[in-house]
Amino acid sequence: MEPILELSGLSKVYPGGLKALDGVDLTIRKGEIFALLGPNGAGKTTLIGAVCGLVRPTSGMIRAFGHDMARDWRKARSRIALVPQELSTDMFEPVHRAVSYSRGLFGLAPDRARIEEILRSLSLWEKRDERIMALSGGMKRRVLIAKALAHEPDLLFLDEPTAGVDVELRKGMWAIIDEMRSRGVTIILTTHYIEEAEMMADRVGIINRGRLLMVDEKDAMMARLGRTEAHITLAEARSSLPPQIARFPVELEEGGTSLRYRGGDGTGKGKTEVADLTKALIAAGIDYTGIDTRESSLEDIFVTFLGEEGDAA
Ligand SMILES: Nc1ncnc2c1ncn2[C@@H]1O[C@H](COP(=O)(O)OP(=O)(O)OP(=O)(O)O)[C@@H](O)[C@H]1O
Repeated sequence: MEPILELSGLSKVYPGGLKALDGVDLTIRKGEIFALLGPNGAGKTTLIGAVCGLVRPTSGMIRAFGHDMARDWRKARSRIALVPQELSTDMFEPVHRAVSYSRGLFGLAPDRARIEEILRSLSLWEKRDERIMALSGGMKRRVLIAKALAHEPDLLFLDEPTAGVDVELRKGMWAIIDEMRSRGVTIILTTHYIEEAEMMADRVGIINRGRLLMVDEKDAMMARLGRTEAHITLAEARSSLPPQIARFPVELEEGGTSLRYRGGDGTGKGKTEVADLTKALIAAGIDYTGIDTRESSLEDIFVTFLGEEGDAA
């Protein structure tokens, strides 16, 4: 698929010496939703800032829509939009004026019909004459998206699009992101809510300490790194396990009152093994009173992955 954005060897050292980006290579494909996951201070905002012209890279190259951003910044920048985490200006402006203004900022002719369409799609039409400061937090966030969409971007960055919004609004936001994708907008989002990446993303990148540690299709990542976890409550506490049980990937927990299984590979193999384990428990005369099984989430993968990275450092 056609690349929309290519980063190669992108590095940023802030004055004072902090290396916020360390040789990032990344290619974004047209039409995908790419989720950038990383802990606080990982370099996500710096990466977005570099592409949007807010942060000057120390070294490396950024190509957007085939333009080298260092030389041809304007041509590419007009096709890129950023939805930041918070509104910084416009608080006293009515909604429709702030959104129309954003369009003009990128040199596009006024287009009332397009602005109306954007406001309606974000359920902001009824609020168009209200001052932004009078809106709820969730509505303010929609205004930020409307402002970004007003200049009809092909590449949209969403920096923590649902931070601090309630579950219902978060789902509403996901629907909006999905609708933008169906219009052909390529989306790069950063998020702390891994569930969000799990729900929305086609591909996921994990960044930590300025280094892009892994980039993969979300489904492939889950299949490759996923695990099955089972919690088996034993009828009686035990201090050890017989060999026919210990051969499974299990540990005694909670003072020997429960057994924790961690195994499988994200393809469902673990479930079969848990079934074998329960048979082996019965055969060994070890009674249990409950079993709770779950497939690991992207969050588990993320935490495990960063943990291993921390150990390696
Ligand atoms: N202007 C700056 N000057 C110096 N250091 C900075 C500057 N901006 C960011 N940093 C540092 O660079 C590192 C990466 O920050 P960045 O904001 O890119 O991370 P992030 O992944 O977006 O974090 P968060 O999830 O907390 O927003 C951090 O250690 C941060 O303190």
